Amino acid sequence: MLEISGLGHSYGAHRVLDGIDLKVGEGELVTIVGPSGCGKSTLLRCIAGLVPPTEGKVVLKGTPIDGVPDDLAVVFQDYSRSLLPWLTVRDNVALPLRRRGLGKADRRARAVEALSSVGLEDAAGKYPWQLSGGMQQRVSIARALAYKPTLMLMDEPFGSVDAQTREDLEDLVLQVHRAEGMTMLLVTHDIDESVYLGDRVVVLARNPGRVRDELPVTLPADRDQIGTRADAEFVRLRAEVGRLVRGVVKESEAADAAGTADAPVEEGGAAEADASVEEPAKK
Ligand SMILES: Nc1ncnc2c1ncn2[C@@H]1O[C@H](COP(=O)(O)OP(=O)(O)OP(=O)(O)O)[C@@H](O)[C@H]1O
Repeated sequence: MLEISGLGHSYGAHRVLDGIDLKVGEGELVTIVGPSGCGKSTLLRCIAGLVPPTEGKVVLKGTPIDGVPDDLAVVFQDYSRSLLPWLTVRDNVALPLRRRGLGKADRRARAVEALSSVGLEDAAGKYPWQLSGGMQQRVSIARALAYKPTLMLMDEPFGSVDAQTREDLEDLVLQVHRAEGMTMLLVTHDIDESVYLGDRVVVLARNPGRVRDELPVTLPADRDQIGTRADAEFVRLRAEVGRLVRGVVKESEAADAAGTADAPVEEGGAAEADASVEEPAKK
């Protein structure tokens, strides 16, 4: 479905991504996690055709991406800038459907259906600024759903909402993913979230950004905020992802490098590790 090969990107002389190879299968929900500044958003923008990669290629359903593909929807962190304040919620959701060549009645019907799937059918006639932040992000998700994209990209979609709303939205994404079987790629800086949502977690390293490791998430598809997070497999995975994100070389790698079976070694020193994980939500 999505195949990224040898992808590299530089902003001028600043090398941000290097040699990224990644495949996403039909119906998969893949999460991408990594320290701040490792190039997660840049990678997503390259996939969305918003930023042309300096090297390598992105192929979606057999077609190389060289501009924004028709069949893609993106949910950004900053919902307040992605919804148009002068349009009602329903019209915000319906607007991109013009690209699908649908008539007005069909666009409205699809918008109402998508709003109802995110629990916002009663807000259809309101304006975005009359809704809470969490509700506005639901509208953004509904807009992506209504579009019925081949691939849904999400860039830190819950980075600007409170903790309770974040959990509700995470569950909404899981529910939609299961119900629609939609292929999704979600970028987050949150280690727990990457495991909770993912069928597979891709961990990026930085300077330059590259794939450090990929971990299959062997948790049952049915997840819930309390039970899943207490599951021993969840605890093991979050610790593993946490070690990778913090730049701690896995014991096996450390042993390989040192020729011994010593304790894990930190890459770049503790200062770098701390800075990368403690940094707040972003941008
Ligand atoms: N348009 C741009 N022009 C120049 N440099 C950029 C641009 N966008 C991002 N960068 C730089 O590229 C690097 C990677 O940024 P990016 O936003 O992709 O990382 P990230 O992993 O998403 O970071 P964070 O988690 O903090 O949002 C950073 O050093 C950033 O300053």
